[in-house]
Amino acid sequence: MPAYYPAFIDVKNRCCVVIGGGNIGEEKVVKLLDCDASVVVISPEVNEGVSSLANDDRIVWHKREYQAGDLEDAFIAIAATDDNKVNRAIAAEAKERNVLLNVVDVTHLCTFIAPSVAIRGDVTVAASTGGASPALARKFRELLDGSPIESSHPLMDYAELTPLLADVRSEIRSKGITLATDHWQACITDNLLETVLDGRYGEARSTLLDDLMKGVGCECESGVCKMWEEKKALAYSKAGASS
Ligand SMILES: C[C@@]1(CC(=O)O)c2cc3[nH]c(cc4nc(cc5[nH]c(cc(n2)[C@H]1CCC(=O)O)[C@@](C)(CC(=O)O)[C@@H]5CCC(=O)O)C(CC(=O)O)=C4CCC(=O)O)c(CCC(=O)O)c3CC(=O)O
Ligand SMILES: NC(=O)C1=CN([C@@H]2O[C@H](COP(=O)(O)OP(=O)(O)OC[C@H]3O[C@@H](n4cnc5c(N)ncnc54)[C@H](O)[C@@H]3O)[C@@H](O)[C@H]2O)C=CC1
Repeated sequence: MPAYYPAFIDVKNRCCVVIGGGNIGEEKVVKLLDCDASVVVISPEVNEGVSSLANDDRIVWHKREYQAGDLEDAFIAIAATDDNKVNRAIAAEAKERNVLLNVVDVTHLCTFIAPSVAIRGDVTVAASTGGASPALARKFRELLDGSPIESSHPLMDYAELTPLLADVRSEIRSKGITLATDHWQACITDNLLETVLDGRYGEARSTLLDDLMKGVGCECESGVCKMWEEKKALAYSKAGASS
């Protein structure tokens, strides 16, 4: 199994070619459109969803079979046909042209694989088992996001802190202040989250700024955060007491 390199790809306005326009092809097309990709579908037949996206000019549909050369302008490509011979030909062209390719459910032909994804606001949590168990990748999503048999995990609530943290980060940066990286971690607390979830944004903002400013002009050595070290020592002593 390859050691897959995890990455997020910016597909905005880039040509993404999807070969095969059945239900699985449609799922891939919709996810690409959600990321503002410029999508081309090549498929002799398509399902209703793909057909209506083509009618609305949201995608370009070439109503024919794949042919060599179709990946010429592709930034990335996804093969979702039901024909293995075609998938292999697409993989050969992708290799030749250095185009990143996902062949749905055919791991050895993929140069990138699809993770299972939980999204809340600006936070995306992507889970992959590297192909070992796609069912487990889905389990991670359902444990985070919820499903008919799983309630959603409170970890995803932390995503609600993004607007506040982005806002305060830009203020701190505009003042030319640099904080020890661990100091940020010491300041992103359950209490801060509760305040935000409670709708008290202003209070959360001033608490966060106050806490962050404790990391400026403090007596910590460069790159070290005393607040973090204290919290770490407390966590270790609690763990020690309970074992
Ligand atoms: C390598 C990879 C390549 C790729 O397709 O990108 C791949 C390969 C294969 N999948 C197979 C089967 C299943 N795939 C799923 C589900 C998902 N599969 C996805 C990704 C991936 N699947 C990539 C690796 C992901 C990773 O592990 O990191 C997800 C995460 C994302 C997505 O597809 O968008 C999506 C869940 C999305 C969600 O719900 O959140 C389920 C479960 C279900 O549908 O409930 C089953 C049945 C149970 C099982 O087998 O686990 C088979 C056997 C096919 C056969 O038997 O013929 C192969 C081929 C093989 O193993 O040889
Ligand atoms: N349907 C499902 O739940 C799942 C399907 N898969 C796999 O994903 C693939 C696609 O699945 P579906 O969308 O359900 O299949 P589908 O049969 O509905 O769609 C396949 C599409 O490929 C097109 N196609 C066939 N030959 C082609 C060629 N030479 N060039 C271009 N397009 C061509 C067909 O016209 C059709 O639109 C299959 O290999 C399937 O095994 C994987 C996971 C789940």
